[in-house]
Amino acid sequence: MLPRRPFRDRENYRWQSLYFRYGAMNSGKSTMLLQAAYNYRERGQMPLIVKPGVDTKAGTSVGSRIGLEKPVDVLLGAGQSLSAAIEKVTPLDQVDAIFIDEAQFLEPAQVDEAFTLAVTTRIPVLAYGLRSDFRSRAFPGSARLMEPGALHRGA
Ligand SMILES: Nc1ncnc2c1ncn2[C@@H]1O[C@H](COP(=O)(O)OP(=O)(O)O)[C@@H](O)[C@H]1O
Ligand SMILES: Cc1cn([C@H]2C[C@H](O)[C@@H](COP(=O)(O)O)O2)c(=O)[nH]c1=O
Repeated sequence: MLPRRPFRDRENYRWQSLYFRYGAMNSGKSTMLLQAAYNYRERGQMPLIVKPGVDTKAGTSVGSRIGLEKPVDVLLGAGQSLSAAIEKVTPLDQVDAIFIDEAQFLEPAQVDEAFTLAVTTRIPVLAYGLRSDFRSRAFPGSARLMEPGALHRGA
């Protein structure tokens, strides 16, 4: 039995999942993430923006090359638990969606946790990232994101 989420319209969502939007560098992933997070905020909902700390693009912000930039809420460290890192900044039951940029840098275990988090809390987790590196080899996090469980779509 899934834990009940006693706020807003979450009771109407029967399930949620981990979504992976992938695309090449410069294809607009960060822009799309910032647009989608803005749409949540505009409706009075609370999106949370997460980025693996190992990424260097835009420092502690999510940055789009067209100039949009927003500081992340959670900078996820190596080996860190996603839910523990989120709970440090805000209670999970206040969060309406979790956006993860540069998701290729997630560790496979963090991807698994993101999936479990989406299913058990019914908070949608939307991950944006590259599928493979400059040698056409899948990043370990992206490989895990492409395996059954997450729902994926090219950006
Ligand atoms: N909605 C959009 N429509 C058209 N072009 C876009 C859109 N969003 C982003 N772009 C283009 O995508 C490019 C890179 O955006 P960015 O978000 O930094 O990409 P990524 O995160 O995939 O590297 C920019 O050159 C920008 O012009
Ligand atoms: C191809 C490739 C990229 N990276 C790094 C460079 C940037 O910090 C991110 C990609 O950011 P974007 O938002 O998709 O532009 O990934 C890397 O470390 N290794 C690579 O092979």
